[in-house]
Amino acid sequence: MKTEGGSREAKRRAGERAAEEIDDGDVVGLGTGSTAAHAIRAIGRAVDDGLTVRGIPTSFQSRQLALEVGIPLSCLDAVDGIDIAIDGADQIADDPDASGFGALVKGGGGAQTREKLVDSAADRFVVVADPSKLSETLEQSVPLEVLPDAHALVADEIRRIGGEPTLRDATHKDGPVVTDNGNLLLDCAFGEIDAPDELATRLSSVPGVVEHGLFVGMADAAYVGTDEGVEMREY
Ligand SMILES: O=C(CO)[C@H](O)[C@H](O)COP(=O)(O)O
Repeated sequence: MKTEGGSREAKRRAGERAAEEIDDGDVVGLGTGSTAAHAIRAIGRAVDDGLTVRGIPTSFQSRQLALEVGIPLSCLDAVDGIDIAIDGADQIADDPDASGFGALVKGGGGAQTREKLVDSAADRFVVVADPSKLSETLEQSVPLEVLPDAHALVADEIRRIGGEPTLRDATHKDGPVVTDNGNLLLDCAFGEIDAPDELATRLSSVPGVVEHGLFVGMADAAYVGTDEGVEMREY
């Protein structure tokens, strides 16, 4: 289980500001994590006040929260498209002069496969975060969802390309974390990631990798909550 870092107020500001972008009738991708949860709660309050939306959850967790706050839900194969997705990030590349500006590491909650499906299908993908997520260069471990049978082979391949893989352990059971899709997670440290697009392509080509947590060229904007207000980045 991931513990909540960063300021709760900053996360709340970011989530609530992003939820203001939603228009009546929108199909909305509902991200995973503590910051996206603030957006989901804000959408729930707007639904109570009469907003009509359909939510597409990115995880068991976001589905449960959406049900709790009364957001009508749908699924990817029942909608024509997604108008907007609001999702968190573990790290955001924040150097406007670098080619990877706005690239993300995601998957701290182990939900990157469904997050990538939903976020990439959205006409607009908005990231919500607190300032602790901003970094000139991505250097966070990249989570890989891997088929259980393939975890040792994938780990070997990651070492060959210069990474250090760690099988993510569960906190409340013996053994590894099992994802919503029944797979395992390898957290792979690569040090500073100078070319996230190249690493993303390389990771996608490893047999047994279901999805990795590098989201390159996907985000349209980010709302970064601070203790005073909200900063916006456009990509
Ligand atoms: O990618 C994610 C889950 O897979 C989350 O969006 C990411 O871990 C950020 O979470 P939080 O807002 O709790 O810091």
